[in-house]
Amino acid sequence: MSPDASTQSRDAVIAKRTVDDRPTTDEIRKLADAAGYDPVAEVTQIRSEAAATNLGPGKAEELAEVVAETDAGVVVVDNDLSASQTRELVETCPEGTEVLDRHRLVLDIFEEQAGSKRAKLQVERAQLEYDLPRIRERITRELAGENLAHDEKGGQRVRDVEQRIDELDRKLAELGDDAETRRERRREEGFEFVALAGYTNVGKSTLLHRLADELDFETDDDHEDLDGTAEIEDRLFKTLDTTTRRATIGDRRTLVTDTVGFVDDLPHELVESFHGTLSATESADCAVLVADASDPPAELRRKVETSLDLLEDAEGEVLAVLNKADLLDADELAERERAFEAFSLDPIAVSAVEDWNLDTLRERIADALPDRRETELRLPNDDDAMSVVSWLYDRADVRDVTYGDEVRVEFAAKESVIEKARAKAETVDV
Ligand SMILES: Nc1nc2c(ncn2[C@@H]2O[C@H](COP(=O)(O)OP(=O)(O)OP(=O)(O)O)[C@@H](O)[C@H]2O)c(=O)[nH]1
Ligand SMILES: [Mg+2]
Repeated sequence: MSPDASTQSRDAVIAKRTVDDRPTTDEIRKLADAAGYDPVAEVTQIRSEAAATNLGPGKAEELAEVVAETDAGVVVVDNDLSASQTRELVETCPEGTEVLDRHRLVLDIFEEQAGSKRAKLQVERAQLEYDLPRIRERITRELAGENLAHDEKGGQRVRDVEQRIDELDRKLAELGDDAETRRERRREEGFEFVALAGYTNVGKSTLLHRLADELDFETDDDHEDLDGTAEIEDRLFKTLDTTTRRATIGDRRTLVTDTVGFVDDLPHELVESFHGTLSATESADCAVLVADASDPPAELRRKVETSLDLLEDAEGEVLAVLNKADLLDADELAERERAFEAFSLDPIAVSAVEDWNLDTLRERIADALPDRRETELRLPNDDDAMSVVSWLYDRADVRDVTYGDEVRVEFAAKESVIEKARAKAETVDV
């Protein structure tokens, strides 16, 4: 369990094994930091996975020595460890050492950061899914020692965890997917959705502030689903709930959603349980893939690749944005832009902090939004017609209204709004 922010961070030794590339530890260090650990040393290795401890046996011994020398109570391994590998490493290290793999670390960060009831339930579910095979492994091991009394207890523990998972599923189902229902309602009101997606810490929340703050044309009380804040910090996984704000992009009424950042090797069930972010991104009319221009090109490519994999099912157009352009000179920026060629993307360089080139971004988003059509509607001039006109004012760009024997409304709107308006006009006619 990670210490909370009020307690001092605990010293941790980082361990990482890669098969061929030189192991880099920048990201796992940041993840450890976000979980409240202070990386004091690291042990890395290039080799294939060793069955017993994931790291090779010699490396595991070396790790144990470093843990003893640094007196660190925690080992953070940037690989996914099986239950038995975790146990073997715990046994290799000095007594009382806690061993966490990347998966566990991410769960700990999510646990600490989860704010909403839904997020909390989802994190608990993901943790139990993580624990289950580990509990099973322990029981199997105890059974091998023919400790049958333990098996009784162990079996009960597995059943308890399974029951709790079922219970959490029920609770989550009861909560319903509010976000999806709300999105439907907003769509009917003529809003279009823009999702800001991308790797963690690239500046999505900062960008949301920029796009919404300046253009937030009204705040009304019946929009309790629209939130005013999205916290910004130089920390991985700062945002763990989606935040939606109103913005006008061009002359389009849009809702911009800030989402949970992506990270490599995010455990599958975690992605499942955080499907709120993915469903917001998938159903958006335009998904803005934000990248951090200050990342070295290779890292940038890796992060974009991870993000694109997760945006695979996006229904809307995917626009690439290179944020933090203020940190680079022109040559460096051009090099980063070229990194996107492999993905057939043409990124828009911006600086959310310095408000640079955001108008270009708005234009590109407006172009990416689904087409709107200009049309007209004729209605008998009575009170019902007035209600249709006011309905249209809320949902469409009303260009002209002329009143005579009949009311003629010229407007531009999405196809779905036009269809609805026609249906309303027909009931008025009858
Ligand atoms: N120099 C510079 N820094 C930026 C820019 N945009 C964001 N940042 C900084 O980058 C850090 C992360 O910004 P956030 O907006 O919290 O990033 P995020 O993508 O929402 O991060 P998560 O919610 O953790 O996934 C903060 O320290 C920001 O101040 C930019 O255009 N230029
Ligand atoms: Mg954020």
